[in-house]
Amino acid sequence: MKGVWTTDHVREAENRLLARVPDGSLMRKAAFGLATVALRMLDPGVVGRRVTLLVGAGNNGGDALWAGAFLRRRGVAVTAVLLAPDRAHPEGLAALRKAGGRVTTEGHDAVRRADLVIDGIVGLSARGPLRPAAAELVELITAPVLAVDLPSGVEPDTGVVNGPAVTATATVTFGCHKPLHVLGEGAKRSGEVHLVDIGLGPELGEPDITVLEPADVGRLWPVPGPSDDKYTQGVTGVAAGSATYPGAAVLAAGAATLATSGMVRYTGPAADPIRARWPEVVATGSIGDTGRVQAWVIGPGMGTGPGGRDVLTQVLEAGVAVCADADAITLLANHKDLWDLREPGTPMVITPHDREFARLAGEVGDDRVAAALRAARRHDVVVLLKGHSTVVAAPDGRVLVNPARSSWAATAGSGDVLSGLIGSLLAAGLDPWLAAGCAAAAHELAGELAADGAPIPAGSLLSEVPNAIRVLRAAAASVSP
Ligand SMILES: NC(=O)C1=CN([C@@H]2O[C@H](COP(=O)(O)OP(=O)(O)OC[C@H]3O[C@@H](n4cnc5c(N)ncnc54)[C@H](OP(=O)(O)O)[C@@H]3O)[C@@H](O)[C@H]2O)[C@@H](O)CC1
Ligand SMILES: [K+]
Repeated sequence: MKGVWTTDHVREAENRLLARVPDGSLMRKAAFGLATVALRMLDPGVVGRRVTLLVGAGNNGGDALWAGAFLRRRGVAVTAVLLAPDRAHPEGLAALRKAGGRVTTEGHDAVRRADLVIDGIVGLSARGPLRPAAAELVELITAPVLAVDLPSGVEPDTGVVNGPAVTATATVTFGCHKPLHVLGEGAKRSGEVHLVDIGLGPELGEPDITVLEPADVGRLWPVPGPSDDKYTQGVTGVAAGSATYPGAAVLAAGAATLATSGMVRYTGPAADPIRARWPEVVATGSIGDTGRVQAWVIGPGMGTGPGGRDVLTQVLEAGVAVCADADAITLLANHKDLWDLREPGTPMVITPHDREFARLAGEVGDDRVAAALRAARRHDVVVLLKGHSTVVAAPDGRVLVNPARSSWAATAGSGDVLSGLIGSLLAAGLDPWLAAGCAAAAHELAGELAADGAPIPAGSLLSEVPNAIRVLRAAAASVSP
């Protein structure tokens, strides 16, 4: 698992570390790591290549200046463009000058002619988008960009971009990952993120955000053992679909069928198409006839009328784990009394997109992590907030982010597949926060595998679920044979 820490916590940890290490040593360590990645990006042949440093008013610029000094010693032609000449980091500036670097306040030519631009405009103290002078220079960049700690102009704790900002080819960050590296636009703008160890580890407490690695998901994914049968992996119930939207039920039930070797039961008006596509699903017309299940998936294509409300009532009263999606979320938003039907402590995951979230817990806003946590605490449920980066928040404060590598999964019916995956992991007994996180990871990977460079329907994503699980399990096997 990869940890991510907010800027407040990074700063606290840095202050503790700074108190017991020699002055300037952290910055030099950081800058050396930065220079190492820059050299790799310049390869082959670094002597005489042109690196332009964009240097802001603080320590982020200091990192860039020190890295420039290291690069200069390797024969790189380094020019520092000072955006705040009176406040440029004095020791870094002296080191660069001593190593023979050029320093200027007029950066247009240096930016245009660069083989690599290092963005040291602003780091952890960043607030808001790039200011005009920096934005004008960044507009001119055609070379690859290496960002120091973060691409300037991106909000460090939310990944939001509200104006001009750097788009990096790669980012070198120090001590730990920060929220923007895994969230939304920030994750896209960071490029490949390299982590440089500056000794911060022992000072960092519990991470604010967790990112599951493929190997974690593969290790957690339930597979049958020698003593398992169709019941021991859990029975998933699917209450979904309608005469208008039978496909949603077929997709959700299909996902539950493919995700684990547990049994799947279905109730609702789409029994015929489900039987035709998934003969292994036991399909019945009503909840009362369904038999015992360990977890319900409810909502996809179900409708928000009285019929849907009745089914949701019965599901919530059943006292088992629930994954509520789509119309079930709208019903919960429209009929607050439904929440009271839940037995306290029963695992529950809700999977809203932004509009569904707004009905339930107000506008999402810029801080998606804070929004998901707010809803999780308010309703005592695990909230999986859909988006380019999926955020999963638990009422106890745990937050997990699944940073998307692509957008292939953004297609009609894709959410139905996700809810089926979550339901089957809940039925298998996984912690609901992990169930949602593992499902999000497998879902995204299945989309990527299915797309292979071209748009896909949700049915193709669904067909790749077994391959995605294989890839994830192989990742787990490769780290712990
Ligand atoms: N601490 C450590 O141990 C280590 C720290 N390290 C490094 O330090 C970095 C943090 O440095 P930092 O705190 O000095 O501030 P930094 O991010 O450079 O900002 C400077 C000033 O910029 C301004 N500004 C704000 N927003 C802006 C915008 N949108 N566009 C333009 N300017 C903007 C604002 O000043 P203002 O102009 O508002 O007065 C702000 O005060 C961290 O990211 C890492 O790289 C590493 O060396 C490892 C060891
Ligand atoms: K930066």
